[in-house]
Amino acid sequence: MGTDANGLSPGLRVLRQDDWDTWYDTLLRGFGGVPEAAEERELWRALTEIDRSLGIWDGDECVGTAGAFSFRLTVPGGASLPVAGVTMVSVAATHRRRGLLTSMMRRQLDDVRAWGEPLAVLTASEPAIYGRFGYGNATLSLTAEIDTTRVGLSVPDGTDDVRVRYAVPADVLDVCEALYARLVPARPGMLARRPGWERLGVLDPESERAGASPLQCVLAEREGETVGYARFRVKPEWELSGSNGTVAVEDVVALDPAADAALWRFLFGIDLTSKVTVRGRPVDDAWLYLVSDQRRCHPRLRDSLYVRLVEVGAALEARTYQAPVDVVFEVEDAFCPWNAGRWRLSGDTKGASCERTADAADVALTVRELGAAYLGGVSLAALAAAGRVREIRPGALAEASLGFGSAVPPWLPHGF
Ligand SMILES: CC(=O)SCCNC(=O)CCNC(=O)[C@H](O)C(C)(C)COP(=O)(O)OP(=O)(O)OC[C@H]1O[C@@H](n2cnc3c(N)ncnc32)[C@H](O)[C@@H]1OP(=O)(O)O
Repeated sequence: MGTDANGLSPGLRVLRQDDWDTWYDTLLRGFGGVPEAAEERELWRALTEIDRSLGIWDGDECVGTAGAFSFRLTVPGGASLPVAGVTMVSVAATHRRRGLLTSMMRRQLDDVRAWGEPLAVLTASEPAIYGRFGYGNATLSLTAEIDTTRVGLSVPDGTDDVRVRYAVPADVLDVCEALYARLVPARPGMLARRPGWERLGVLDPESERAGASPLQCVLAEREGETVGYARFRVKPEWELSGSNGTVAVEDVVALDPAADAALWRFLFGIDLTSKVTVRGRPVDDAWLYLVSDQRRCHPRLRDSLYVRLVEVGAALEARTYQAPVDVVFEVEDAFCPWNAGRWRLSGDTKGASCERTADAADVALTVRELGAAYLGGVSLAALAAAGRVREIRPGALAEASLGFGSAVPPWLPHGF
């Protein structure tokens, strides 16, 4: 079983409701085959958008899976764009490397285009997979292991006005979700969560705990108003010399610097712990600028959200540019050839137009570099320094690079 002359697999079709269990078992097996708790499985069943999901069938057997959530993504300038959140991709190990993934990507990007969504986005199990389909890594996330016996925090004025109190995570879900929603427009890369998605944050499966406590939650309050929350686990550890526990931070959401500092001060100060671990945080997380010693926080970066411009013109028009840009891009796009060719982008902080042009090109690149630079977190100049973007008109690269930047680094707060 392989693919036809159009690159499509004969067994490829949109999912039907009855397919879900078989399809999902194929997906789980693709990721190692460890079963999920019933509650987790039921949540994913509820979140799956059946008519936007694909399966490949070899006879009765499901051998390929892929989905595309209908998300809204914040882009530079604050607009919220409809995007396809590509997910649940797998091919059975018995059928690997025969073009089945390529076939699903072909069908999916054609569908996303037909749905009128200018971008597809994903997080990759392995970074090497998706560049060939035009996805570029657009955001980085920060991971750190903070030695809280050595690293102190200096907090801003007003921190003492914030009260931190424990709450049961599931009981305060609505309050927390409303706080999260207030942050979404302020940072490129953030996803507006559809109803149901908030439950993922408190699912708390045993498999995620790695010997730590169930999920704990605190609210930050000021004058009776909730201004932030943190979710975390504590892993106690006892050694001959004493306690050496870890606070594993899952989420910190705060509306202002004092609320944020109050939450981090709480997390750094939990008794019987000597380490705070954070993962998937924004690269400009405020605690980085409050700590006495960044080095002992062992910060590390990781690729996070991959962006694919499905419609170059519509995508580039949908964001704004932090400095005036008037540049002709020569775009290469082998997988979605409707994007290939020259596009004139003219824009500034108020808006942009992006149209096909016969004018000479100023900057040449592939759609993958455009995807990487799209949210303002990866500079076109840096990609040019790596030989991945080519300046044709002197000065055009600096102009485009400055315009594409974002004052706030993009961040994807959670996987999907
Ligand atoms: C958004 C998400 O859901 S990410 C999750 C992705 N899924 C997984 O990682 C689960 C485990 N892996 C799998 O299920 C499969 O190996 C997949 C889906 C990654 C690949 O499926 P396949 O059907 O084997 O891919 P396909 O045959 O279409 O390969 C296309 C090309 O990608 C390459 N490729 C495929 N998988 C990988 C990989 N993991 N790393 C590097 N290259 C890869 C192939 O070598 C091939 O290259 P070529 O065109 O130069 O020959």
